[in-house]
Amino acid sequence: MEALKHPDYKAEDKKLKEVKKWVIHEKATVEKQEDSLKEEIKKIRKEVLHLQDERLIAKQQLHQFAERNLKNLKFAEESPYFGRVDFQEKNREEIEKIYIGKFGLHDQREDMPVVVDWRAPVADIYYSGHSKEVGFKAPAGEIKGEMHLKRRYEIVGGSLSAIYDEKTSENIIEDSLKGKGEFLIGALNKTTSGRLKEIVATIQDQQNKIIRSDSLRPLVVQGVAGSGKTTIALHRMAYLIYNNRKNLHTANYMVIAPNKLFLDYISAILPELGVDNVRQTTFEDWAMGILGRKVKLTKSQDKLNLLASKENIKKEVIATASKLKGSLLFRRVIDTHIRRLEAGLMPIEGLSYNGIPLLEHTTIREVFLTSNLHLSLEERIKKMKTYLKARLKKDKKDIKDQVDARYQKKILKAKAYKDQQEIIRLYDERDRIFDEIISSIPQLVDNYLQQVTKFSAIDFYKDLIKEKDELAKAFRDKMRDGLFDEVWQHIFHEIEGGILEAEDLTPLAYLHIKLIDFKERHKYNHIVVDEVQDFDEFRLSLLREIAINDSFTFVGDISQGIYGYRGINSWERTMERVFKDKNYHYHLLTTSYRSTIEIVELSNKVIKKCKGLDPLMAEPVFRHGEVPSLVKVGDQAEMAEKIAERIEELKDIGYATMAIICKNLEETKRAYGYLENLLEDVKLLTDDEDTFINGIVVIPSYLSKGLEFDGVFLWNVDEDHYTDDPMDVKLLYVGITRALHRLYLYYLGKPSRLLDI
Ligand SMILES: Nc1ncnc2c1ncn2[C@@H]1O[C@H](COP(=O)(O)OP(=O)(O)OP(=O)(O)O)[C@@H](O)[C@H]1O
Repeated sequence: MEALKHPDYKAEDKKLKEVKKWVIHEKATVEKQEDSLKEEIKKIRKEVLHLQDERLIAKQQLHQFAERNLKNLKFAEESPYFGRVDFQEKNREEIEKIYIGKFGLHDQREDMPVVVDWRAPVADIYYSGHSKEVGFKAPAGEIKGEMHLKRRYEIVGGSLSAIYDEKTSENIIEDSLKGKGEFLIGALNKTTSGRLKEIVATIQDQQNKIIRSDSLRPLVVQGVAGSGKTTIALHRMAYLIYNNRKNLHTANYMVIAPNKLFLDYISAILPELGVDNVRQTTFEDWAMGILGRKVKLTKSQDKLNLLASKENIKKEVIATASKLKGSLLFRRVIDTHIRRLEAGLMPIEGLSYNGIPLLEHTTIREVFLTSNLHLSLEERIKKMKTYLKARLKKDKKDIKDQVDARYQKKILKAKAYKDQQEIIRLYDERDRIFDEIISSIPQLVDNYLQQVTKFSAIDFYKDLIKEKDELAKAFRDKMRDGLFDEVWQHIFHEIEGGILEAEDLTPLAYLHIKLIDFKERHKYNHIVVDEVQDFDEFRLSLLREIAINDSFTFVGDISQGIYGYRGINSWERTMERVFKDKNYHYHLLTTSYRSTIEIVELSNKVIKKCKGLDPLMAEPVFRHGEVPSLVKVGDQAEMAEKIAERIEELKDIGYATMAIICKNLEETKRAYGYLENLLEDVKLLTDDEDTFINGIVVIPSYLSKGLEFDGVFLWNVDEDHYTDDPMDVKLLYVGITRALHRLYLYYLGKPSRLLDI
């Protein structure tokens, strides 16, 4: 309701003014602190010799903290909070009025919270409290009590513009359709700014549960398009970091997203939520980071375009080769090979000095095969070096015995001949040899281990692929007759020809970790993976190697799994196989917050036609719009003209972001060719793009995944482009579900049967 009309307006306005006054005062204090810290840092810099100076680092950290604090206070000046709950703890008299905002504000002098951070334990009741009886988990245990009021605010430019209460009767507080709906629909009706945004004020109950789930086991979210998966995953990251903030300097966090364009599209959320220093990357870039070099890959999109084309007769071979490389069985084959390499790695001779045995081969081998198994082979060899040097030094007595034994016969013989001179010479020689051995232990060990063959991940991988029989043993009977030979030929020729594809990166990164180098610093406290339905099982199992406590948030939608040749078809099966014996959280999100009822209904009808998929139907939030229009045109030039006209109309009513979505890259380029002459500000978005561009874009369907636009124009949805092939159905589904408010579909000849509804 409009704020002025609310019965508590005066009190709320007074409260807001008080909080703002506090914020302004606090801001001035922090500004001063920040200035003086800057000066101090300057001064220390002149005095110290290196940048690692402890005093300098401490001041820099304080300065960073002040800067962040200042940023939050600036935000709070405009909008310090968005909600309030009145909470009475069990067996207590007083009712606390708790104001909840994007950033917690704390009065240090009074030691009192001014505004509670949305991630704080008590804020849980704001999101999930539906009845009067509420509770939340605090570090000291569960706290129970009664909620007397739940209120939401719209504060624009520092003034109250609307207040929504969720109190419907004296005893029951529920999300009455109106209270919650109005506030949420208000948020959803806005046109998009072109980037994904934070939603702390309108997080819904189930989304809240996901965000606050414990992080000690993997969490999977299967959600329909537009259900907030990406948004929630990033809020969960912010939540976990906030609750682990004491360890911020040692903790590592990572977000893995499908491509650079998408990363750019989501890049603002975490900093908006006050979280910096989270690594946001693609799987490919992360894997190349592990390998320590850039690897030239063929693009997955090329393969997708190839598989989407009708002509290619090698489709089955290409798809099966990818499946093979992404399977856990392939990982097992690799493991067997690593074990074989490991078993024969230590030299077959023991350690000796001019024929004097110092340590037996069997002992060395046993130690090597049983210690430091969590490290890579190369690191284990380094450890072996240290171990052998220490052990030989410790075994001085045994070495002495060996040397003595070697000289004993000779000395006895000299004694029998009473050859005094020879006896002395032998004793001298014996002692000298012993001293020589002891002083040359480091060199001896170095030389000994120098015999160990050097290996590289890529050479190992190439050798492995050559082992046709080995691979056949594992895979032949899993394929139709004759297919394995074709698949192997294909893989072998690609590798020999130096062609690597995305699916090769997993085995290569895995091999690098197992063979060469795996430092603890590569480990992460939490990893978010978006669009995880396109990951294969080997890739997921590889990520397990780098996640502490299997702390993952996996979000995806099987209905959008367009890389069907490698992706996930059943969460249950994949989780059971990759995370054997490990419990995991599973959540299903079916509400689409993105699109109008009419658009969601169309998308449901389309995805229902996907053979072999049992998709969940999306439920729209109560928000009507125009019915999507299906428009017939005479040729592509006319299609472009009609789209351009419509775009101008939509611009006039305030829609800012629009996309012309085409089925594949080739078509996207063609459509752009027509449109660039008709629209001044249209941009082409292809796989090579790193930066998401706002405004009007022409983009292939696979690349539009995860993005959203006020208006969407689907280019050429005729019966040839979108057949009943599952990949076509999914691509059409992806295209339709990108639209927030308006959707237009154009075709030549006959429309796709998928739209026959
Ligand atoms: N609780 C919410 N309040 C307001 N907006 C929301 C809420 N949840 C989701 N949204 C909005 O819905 C839209 C879709 O969110 P998001 O992109 O995270 O969904 P998704 O499930 O990842 O979609 P896709 O499967 O298409 O990638 C975004 O505009 C987001 O801001």
